[in-house]
Amino acid sequence: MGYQKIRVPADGDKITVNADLSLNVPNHPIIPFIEGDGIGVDISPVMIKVVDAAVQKAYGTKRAIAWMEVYCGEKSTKVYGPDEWMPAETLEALREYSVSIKGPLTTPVGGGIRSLNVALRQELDLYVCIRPVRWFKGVPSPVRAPEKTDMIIFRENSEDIYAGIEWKANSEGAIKLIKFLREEMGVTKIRFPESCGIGIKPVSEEGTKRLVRKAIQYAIDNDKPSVTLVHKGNIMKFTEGAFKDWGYELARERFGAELLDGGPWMELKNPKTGKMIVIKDVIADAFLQQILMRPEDYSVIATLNLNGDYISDALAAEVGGIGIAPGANIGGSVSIFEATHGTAPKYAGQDKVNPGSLILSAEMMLRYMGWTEAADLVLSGISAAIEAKTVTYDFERLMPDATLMKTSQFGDAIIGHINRAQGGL
Ligand SMILES: NC(=O)C1=CN([C@@H]2O[C@H](COP(=O)(O)OP(=O)(O)OC[C@H]3O[C@@H](n4cnc5c(N)ncnc54)[C@H](OP(=O)(O)O)[C@@H]3O)[C@@H](O)[C@H]2O)C=CC1
Ligand SMILES: O=C(O)CCC(=O)C(=O)O
Ligand SMILES: [Mg+2]
Repeated sequence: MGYQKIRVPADGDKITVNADLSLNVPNHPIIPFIEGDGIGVDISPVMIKVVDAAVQKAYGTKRAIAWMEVYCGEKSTKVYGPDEWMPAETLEALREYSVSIKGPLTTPVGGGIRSLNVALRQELDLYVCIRPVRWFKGVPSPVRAPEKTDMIIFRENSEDIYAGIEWKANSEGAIKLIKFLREEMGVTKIRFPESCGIGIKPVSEEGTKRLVRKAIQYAIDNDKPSVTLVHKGNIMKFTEGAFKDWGYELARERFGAELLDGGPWMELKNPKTGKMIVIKDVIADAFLQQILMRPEDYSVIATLNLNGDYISDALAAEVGGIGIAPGANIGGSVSIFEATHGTAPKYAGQDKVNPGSLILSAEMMLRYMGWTEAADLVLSGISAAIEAKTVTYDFERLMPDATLMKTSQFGDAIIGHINRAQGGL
């Protein structure tokens, strides 16, 4: 289709998606990117430069990404007009080109627009948020043995209190809903009904099962020992508790899991390796202390949207912080890769922050596209830059004898290691 503001690169082709959701990736795929608000301006260009260098090193002139800027957030309001935060053609392009990457987008607290990040996930039904958490050698960490943390979070991305269904205190909607709850549903537990904002927490069987299925399949494909369902089901029985029950049910129905020692934990035989995979659950508050005390007990994590948000930042801190925490939002045929962190506004435009999270999100994207050689180069390049102690402020302030790098210098250091790597064409 013809776009109003988006310039489609003439030298690129579209990634297409087969019925089984596998990708056909041309040698010059068009990849849409959203620069992002705040530090987006610092990290997105560096990410692109590093990815281009890795692709060039891996494949010479045979392959290259044709980057296509699409707009969302503050930049969109400059390009399209004051109220255009998420233009229809941006959504259309993200759908049409299937695989994309984005910088962070600002969400004001309290009032103002609702989260564009959440809206993108909901509009495109990107129902799994995958956030791997592992330690890179040399990264400073607040825990004694950061190498023991090796988890991958599967966060439900479309439901929960995070769907943003809520009414402000004293609004017509809040008054009406509270009246309905008290008078027609017999609710007596709203402590201050006259001054109460109110939110709704939808959690469904379908939403839970499609998420848990992805988590268990990941454990099978990647030879992982366990999948843990993290919930607060003792308190929120029909939402978080149901998430746990539906998770176990899915494990039994879809993967043939059986009760372990009488349950509730289950186990299933990995059809690819013959090893047993334990399906277990833990209550969210206990989980947050156990990831500090016994991180080695956990591998694949399947959890609800809000828990997943908290757990992502907490786990990222254990391995060095959200400067190095990548992620992917995946749905049926559309995926958007993005960092775990936000726009860090106090650092915007200073060429200061760590671009590692977005670069590692791009590494996940390259792997998802089947460009494993380029992905491996990104990974080895960033590892080598960290091991050489050439790092941005967030690591430098915790690492003795490190050399402080700007965002762009850190990117160039990674590229230097990529270019010096063995292999490629
Ligand atoms: N997916 C998305 O687009 C997300 C968007 N947001 C949005 O971002 C905005 C700001 O949110 P906020 O709560 O401040 O969280 P942020 O993640 O933006 O920043 C919090 C702190 O994390 C550290 N940090 C973040 N990014 C980096 C980086 N690349 N390198 C090094 N350190 C980093 C900084 O720590 P220090 O101060 O110690 O240096 C920073 O002050 C909000 O509008 C929020 O809604 C938030 C999360 C995700
Ligand atoms: O959308 C936002 O502004 C915050 C989202 C967030 O924190 C996350 O997805 O981890
Ligand atoms: Mg978050």
